[in-house]
This record gives sequence, structure tokens and C-alpha cells, in this order.
Amino acid sequence: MVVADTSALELDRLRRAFGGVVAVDDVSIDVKRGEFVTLLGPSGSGKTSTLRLIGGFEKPDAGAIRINGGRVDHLPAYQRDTATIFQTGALFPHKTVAENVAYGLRMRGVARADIAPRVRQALDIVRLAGFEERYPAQMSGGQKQRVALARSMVVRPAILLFDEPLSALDLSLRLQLRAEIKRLHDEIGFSAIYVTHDQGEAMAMSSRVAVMRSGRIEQIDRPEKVFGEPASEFVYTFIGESCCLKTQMASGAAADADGATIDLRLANGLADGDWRLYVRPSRLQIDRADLDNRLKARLDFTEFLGDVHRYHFKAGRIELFVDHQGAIAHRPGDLVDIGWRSADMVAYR
Ligand SMILES: Nc1ncnc2c1ncn2[C@@H]1O[C@H](COP(=O)(O)OP(=O)(O)OP(=O)(O)O)[C@@H](O)[C@H]1O
Repeated sequence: MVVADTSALELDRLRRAFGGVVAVDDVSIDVKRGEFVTLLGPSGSGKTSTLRLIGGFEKPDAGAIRINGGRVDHLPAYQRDTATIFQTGALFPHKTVAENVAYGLRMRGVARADIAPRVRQALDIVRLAGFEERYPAQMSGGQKQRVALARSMVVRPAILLFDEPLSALDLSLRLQLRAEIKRLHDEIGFSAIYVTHDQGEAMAMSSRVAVMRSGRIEQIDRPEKVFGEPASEFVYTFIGESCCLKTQMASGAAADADGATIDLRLANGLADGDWRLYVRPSRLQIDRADLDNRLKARLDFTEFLGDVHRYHFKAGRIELFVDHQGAIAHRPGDLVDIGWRSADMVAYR
């Protein structure tokens, strides 16, 4: 994938309200050519509204949208150089796969002789060669989404818009198609905005992730940065799993009536007080009383997750879970030592 210095799409202080709800609030994003930018956020955070503004299905109240440098916010959807892939492919049911893929080329006035080879190439790319004469009803959900992908990519739009295209598929298919979209992006280097509430999808596919909350962008950066250096407590807890250790914390040991204890060595620069401390469960270690922070917690229950067991603990009001390969020598009700390093804690207040 090559990211150019020129912009495929620029959103400049976009705003859109519905009644009293500000769905898109002062959103600015600059998508470079070849970049794959994901809008990630919980339900109602404004992802789809932002995408609909770009596609021309909604009008902004304020702000500007530029595609390849030209203003488009006054243009209707069909005059914008975009193509959208929806949650459920939205294929024409009475057209064959080949006709579905050819449709956009016809609408754009591509010469007749060029259409068939481009359709063939697009179906090849999504590994659907040989399916040309089928109708959507004769295809699986995953195949239909691949047709939708081919139909959008074949017109080579300035920017591809993905509206949760995998959310209606089951898990294994979702993972498979996620990898295919990533491979296609690496090979072809199209520019894209991808809407999802699935952080795994966002992490795996994106050049950059924009984390949205209440219509605003809370952080926009490379996936490694958003995960490793979250700009806020919201981003930290939304991206990846976390355990909240306590509020009203004092460093040093404290015992709970139940026999659970917590012994915290607060990281440099953290004064005692009303902090919310978090740690990623992957950084917690069982049967480690030698690490700088430790907790004696009661094993509550266990879940088997396939390659790991997830052990759920309670220490007073603190609830933690730890993923561990293989069984541990403890039963529910046992007090267990859990340790972690100060550098793996983050604090917010
Ligand atoms: N046409 C509309 N009329 C009224 N309110 C709307 C409309 N479209 C969106 N909203 C509101 O705007 C806010 C943002 O909605 P939006 O669909 O953009 O969020 P989202 O992040 O895409 O959520 P989801 O993941 O559930 O699709 C929500 O509060 C929603 O109820």
C-alpha cells in the first residue's frame, strides 16, 4: 500500500444535527490517497451520519467536503466520485452477478467493449470468477458481499465508503472477508472510509482509526498509537479490554474484610487520590506475588475461550479477569495472588 501526499477526501469542520441531536459535531478528517481510515465508535456516535454526508445521502448544516480537492457538498450522491458498500450488499435481485457489477460502469458511460473485461477482472479480484451468471438469491451472504465489493471497486471511485459491510455475517466469514479486504487494499491501494463498531476490524484493516464519541472525533491516529497511547479514558476503555482497579486509591497495602488485599505501587508522578486505574487483562499474571503491584483476589468463575481460559476474580469491589493458557491450580472461592507492573497501569480522573 502506498499512501500519497495528496488528499482523496477532506472533511472540514462538518456538522449535522437532527432536531436537538448533534449527530456530527465539528468533524475534520483528511484522507490521503491510498489511505484506509476507519470511523470507530459505539452506537449513536455519528459514524454512519458522517459516511452519509460524504456519500451525499445527507446535507451538512456546516462545513465542507472535498473529493480530490474539489468541493462536493452541494452535489447529489450520483455526481460524487464515491461508491458505498452497505451492510447487506443491496444488490439488484433481478440482475445477474455480472450485470450487477457492470451497472456502475454503464451509468458512468464506460465504453461497451471495456465493460466485460473490467467486470471479469473485478470478479477475479474478489475470487468470484465463474459466478457471472448467478443471481444474488443463489449466493451466500459472504459471496453477495464480495459481489458488492466488486461492484463498488470496478468503477474505481476516488473514495470507497464502507458502511459496516461485515456486520451481518457470522464470525468466521467476517474474519475471512476482513482479511480479503485488507489484502485488496494492500494490493490495489484504494482510498477508503470504513465504518464499524468492531475494534478488531478497525485495528486489523486501517491505516488510521478515528475514534468517535457523541458526534466528535476523540482521537485519530495509526491503530498502534490509538491502542498504545490512547488520548482519553474513553479511547482506552473502548479499544481493547481493560480492568478497572479502583477509585479512591492510596498507595501501599490495604486489606478487605473478605481477606482480599491490594498492594499498589503507584507509578511515578501519581499522587494518592481519586484515580481510576486500569490495566489490560493481558498484563495481569496469576500466582505472582513478586511483581511491584499485587492483589489477593477470590476466584469467582472460569470461562473456556478456546486457546485460553478466562479467570474472573473479585477483590472487594474490584472485578478482574485474567486470560491464562492451560488450567491453574485454584478453584472458585480460593484467594489467589495476581501481579502486574506499574508501567502497565494507566490512570484517569
Ligand atoms: N435521520 C435521523 N433523524 C434523527 N436522528 C438521527 C438520524 N440519523 C441519525 N440520528 C441520530 O444521530 C446520532 C448519530 O447516529 P449515527 O447513526 O450516525 O450513529 P452510528 O455511530 O452510526 O451508530 P450505529 O453504530 O448504531 O449505526 C444518533 O443519536 C441518532 O439517533
